[in-house]
Amino acid sequence: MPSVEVLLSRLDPAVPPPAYARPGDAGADLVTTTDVVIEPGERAVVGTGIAIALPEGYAGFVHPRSGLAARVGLSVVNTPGTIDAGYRGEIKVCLVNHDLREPVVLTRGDRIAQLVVQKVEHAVFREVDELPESVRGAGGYGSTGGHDVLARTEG
Ligand SMILES: O=c1ccn([C@H]2C[C@H](O)[C@@H](COP(=O)(O)OP(=O)(O)OP(=O)(O)O)O2)c(=O)[nH]1
Ligand SMILES: [Mg+2]
Repeated sequence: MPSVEVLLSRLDPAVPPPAYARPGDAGADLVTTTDVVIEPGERAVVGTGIAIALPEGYAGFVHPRSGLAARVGLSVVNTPGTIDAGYRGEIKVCLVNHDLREPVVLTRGDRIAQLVVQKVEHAVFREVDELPESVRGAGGYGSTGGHDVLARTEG
């Protein structure tokens, strides 16, 4: 796996730095610094106790953890959250409990999300009178079919 140095400041020294659980993992796990109970359908912004300085040309993306999503309905409201290279504040995570019945109970130190660091580029937007043709054209939102589920659901 290629790597890039990212400067890290631990605002909460008792909290571990982000860590990749397995070699080859794309996301480094982030933890909550606070205990929080998220009721069904509610959201909560939690701190992770860290701030970073990404090199120019990189961004961080805060993704949910699939295990918690599948087991208890925990996700990230603005998934993926975008961490700009120039951001020096604490990385925070806007969590949401998608479960309809049970609260999600989180304890300080729980791994609640994962940070994916990626190269990004700025687009140079050049306005034109007409866009070049393509096979897809303007077709979207189901234009390729494969939505048998619709027939079953909508009858
Ligand atoms: O999940 C997230 C998303 C964002 N941020 C921080 C880092 C990011 O660089 C900054 C701004 O994020 P964004 O651009 O998504 O939010 P905005 O509502 O557009 O705020 P701003 O006006 O500050 O750009 O907030 C987080 O800590 N966690
Ligand atoms: Mg913004």
